[in-house]
Amino acid sequence: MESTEAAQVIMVTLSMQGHMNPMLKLAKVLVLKGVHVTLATNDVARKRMLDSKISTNFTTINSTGRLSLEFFSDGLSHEFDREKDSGTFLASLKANGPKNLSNLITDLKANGNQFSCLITNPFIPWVPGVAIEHGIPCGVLWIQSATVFAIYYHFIKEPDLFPNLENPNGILELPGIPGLTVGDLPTFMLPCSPSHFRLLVTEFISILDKVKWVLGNSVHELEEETVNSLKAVKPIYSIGPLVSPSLLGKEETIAGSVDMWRAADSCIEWLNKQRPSSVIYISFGSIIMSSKQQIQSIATALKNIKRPFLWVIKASETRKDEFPRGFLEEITKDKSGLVVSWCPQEKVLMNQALACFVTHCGWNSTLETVVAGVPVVAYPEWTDQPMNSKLLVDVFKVGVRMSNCEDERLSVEEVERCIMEVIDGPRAGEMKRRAVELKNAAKNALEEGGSSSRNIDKFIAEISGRPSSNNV
Ligand SMILES: O=c1ccn([C@@H]2O[C@H](COP(=O)(O)OP(=O)(O)O[C@H]3O[C@H](CO)[C@@H](O)[C@H](O)[C@H]3O)[C@@H](O)[C@H]2O)c(=O)[nH]1
Repeated sequence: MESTEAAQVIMVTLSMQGHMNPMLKLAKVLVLKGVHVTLATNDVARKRMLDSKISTNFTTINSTGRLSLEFFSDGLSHEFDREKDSGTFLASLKANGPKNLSNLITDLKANGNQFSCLITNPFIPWVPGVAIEHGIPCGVLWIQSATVFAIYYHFIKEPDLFPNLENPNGILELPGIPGLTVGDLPTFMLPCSPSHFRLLVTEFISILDKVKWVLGNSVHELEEETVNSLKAVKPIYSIGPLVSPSLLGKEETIAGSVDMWRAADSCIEWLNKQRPSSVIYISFGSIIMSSKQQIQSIATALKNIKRPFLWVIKASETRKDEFPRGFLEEITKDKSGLVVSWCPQEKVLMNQALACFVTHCGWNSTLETVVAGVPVVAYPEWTDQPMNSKLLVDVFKVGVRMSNCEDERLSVEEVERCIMEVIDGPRAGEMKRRAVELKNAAKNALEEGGSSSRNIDKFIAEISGRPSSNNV
């Protein structure tokens, strides 16, 4: 494709790990195609990245020359727990963010930057207003599945399609998305969800009229029917999967990460000592804190299953007394498993020792496991995770769903049943075969001429004011 030296893009994201990762990955894709990118986020991220003292962190990114990180204040102290009190966080960001982001853009423009596009994270719906104020055309990077986008879109535009959201077994008829029940829906739209999440969805869909491009972190071929059903109303340019080149078997040409926690060095060394396809990997992303009851059931099941495991539990070093008595000492002694607070997940997933991934089905983890070809035990909790779990289990057919009992407890038997079904059950071979098939489809989309690659080229041509073909 032609050089696009002139194109300059500013991207704006929330400081959450699951949001920053796909934004940075898109930034790197654009940079490799000649675009200059500034990635801006609220400034607690800078503090966390500096505290984590990761050698290849954002200071490396800033030294590339064509990609820089910038920060603006959300009006709260660094110590404020934004994950725990998301309502206060989002309200403060909405009150302080527009002015602070606008000032940042003014400063960047004064320093000679001329942005041909602003790409925002969807969960900061006031950002397109700031873009308009500065005369910058706006796009959104939709960081979840196209299916979830379509559900939110119909929910706001055609509420009659959702007659009774109180009944989790209620059947729904949505264009392009067959076989849905209320229980599969993203929790943000359910009556039981805090009102600030519902508001976020409403505001996001209503600002779409101000948005010129919706880029989707998905693969056209994986959600084809849904993406096609949106063409007439709000076309999505599927440009995913936004994962590290190393997960695709390619060289990482732009170093630097936005990791906010330091990954345990021991993981890969330990994995390299395990037999191929033997290790159970368990992680529930950057936000969910497992309960003591869940920790106890998973630990007991792992002990019974007697397979090696790598288990990420956030802040695990402060939660030692929540494990069954003697569990941590035993696994340290016989080296049968590893419990860490954070790991290099993509490197873990591509290690040949992996047998399966017990996941909360965050969209990044979902895409990463698809690209790595690792089958899953899906244990969704909230937001888009129930829908992603349905995609993984019923549509992609690469795993099984793990559910709580009626009293909302996770039983030892359920953990054992699900893990054994994926690694050793009668359908295990078929799931692995499907996983490899999807991995190839995802990789092909990013190859020259593949659907995602063509959509990225079309987007760059459009922001550069050059003629472009139709998107896929
Ligand atoms: O030990 C770990 C655990 C996770 N990760 C990475 O952290 C990211 C986690 O993202 P995701 O799997 O999407 O989970 P969350 O952090 O929970 O993401 C939030 O944001 C996502 C994107 O909107 C949503 O899909 C999720 O439901 C929401 O919880 C992934 O890139 C992982 O590779 C690591 O590097 N090391």
